[in-house]
Amino acid sequence: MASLLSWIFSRASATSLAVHDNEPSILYNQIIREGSEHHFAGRLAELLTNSGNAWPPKATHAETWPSPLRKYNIVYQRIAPFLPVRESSLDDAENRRLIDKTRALIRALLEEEIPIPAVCETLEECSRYDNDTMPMSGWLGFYSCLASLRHAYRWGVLPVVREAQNEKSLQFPRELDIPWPYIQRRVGITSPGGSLSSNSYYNLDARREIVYSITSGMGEEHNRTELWNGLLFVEVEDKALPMYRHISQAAHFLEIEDYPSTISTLEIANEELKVAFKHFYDNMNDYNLVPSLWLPYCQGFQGWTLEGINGVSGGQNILIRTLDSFLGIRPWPTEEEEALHLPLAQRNWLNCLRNFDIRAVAQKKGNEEVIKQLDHMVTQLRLWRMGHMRRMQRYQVHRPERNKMTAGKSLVQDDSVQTSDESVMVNHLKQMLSRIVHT
Ligand code: HEM
Repeated sequence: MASLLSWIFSRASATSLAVHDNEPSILYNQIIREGSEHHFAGRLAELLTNSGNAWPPKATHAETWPSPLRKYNIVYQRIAPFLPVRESSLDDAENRRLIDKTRALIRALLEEEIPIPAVCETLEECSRYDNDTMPMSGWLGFYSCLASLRHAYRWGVLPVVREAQNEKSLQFPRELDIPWPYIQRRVGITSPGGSLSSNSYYNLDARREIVYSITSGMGEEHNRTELWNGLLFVEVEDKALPMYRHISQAAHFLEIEDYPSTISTLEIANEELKVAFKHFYDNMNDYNLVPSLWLPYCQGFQGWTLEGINGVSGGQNILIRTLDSFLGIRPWPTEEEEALHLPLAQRNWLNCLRNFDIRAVAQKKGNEEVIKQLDHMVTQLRLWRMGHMRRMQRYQVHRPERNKMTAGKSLVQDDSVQTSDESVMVNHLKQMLSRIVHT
């Protein structure tokens, strides 16, 4: 296994950043066409239609929003250069001044730019069920913009500092509060903060460049690390889509007891999964993601830690949740937990896989070859989790200006507790790994 992992990690390659045009792909059209054939295909097709008619999701930004909403984009682009600093201060009073200054700037720009009555009127109109003033892709981009503004207000300065981490609650400007419930309803999430979807999937334009950057003016290495922090999640979804189609077909074939088709489809899905994982291994490297910069300049901003609510975690990505759901790797998050960060269409897809529980069905039907194919997929997932855990340890650098925090678990600990960021995260990931080892 050690040699397999070292082979995996030695393979660093540059990925071409192609322009992703607006033409739906052949695969997209196939999935939409097949949507009426069975319920698994139906949920997959809905995932795509609710993700900007694409997968990975395709958000569109200011140019597709009604004009009052475009002002939010202007505000973000104006505040972005004020967020990151090269050197963090270790002085709490100095950091408080900095946070308050950024928040005052954001409030002033919002007051200057945002026409509240027009925004309310527009959001009401766009929310009517028969209204197509703003396409779904526009809603996704707007969600990304508002989430970025809310996270910017929440932290005030990057790298994030303990002075902001210590806040337990925070009042947001009304310009940032008013649109939020409209977004929550339209997208189907409940968190007051962002998610992997808003901050990564929906934060790239058609050229796959970051729209709401948090490393403005910091230089090439910071920018590249920020880009890959989102791009890697998106590109593995590019590779995973063919597999989603095949696992949905395999579930259907097993349901109707067509064993030869179940087996051959799972074989293909296993090959496709290899391709997606290889892309992850090839690109999670120190060039794309500089270890000393990831935690201070990318991860911190993704946290939330207000009123006990978690921020963004890699765990909110769809590939791994799809595999956990398809393969019955428990415990699954509660509906309430998952609704915080996962848009409704993503949850519906996962839940239809969970409800079927293919490994339990295969066991009951006793088809050895189906079980073997599914076990092979479990092994691939287990190896990936080990590889990811090993790789991510390089990113757990110590930062004196902040408390220990995993963005996803919002685990901000008291300084008197003698655990490092690293051990907190590694313990958490070991728990995740033990789930899968013991299934
Ligand atoms: C971009 C580079 C990445 C870095 C530096 C990174 C780092 C981390 C860290 C530190 C954690 C633990 C903290 C937490 O839960 O918030 C984590 C969790 C996780 N990450 Fe990543 N990650 C990266 C990319 C990815 C990608 C592309 C995927 C999916 C294909 C992924 C999937 C996960 C999952 C599923 C978890 C939750 C633990 C688990 O289920 O095993 N990560 N990641």
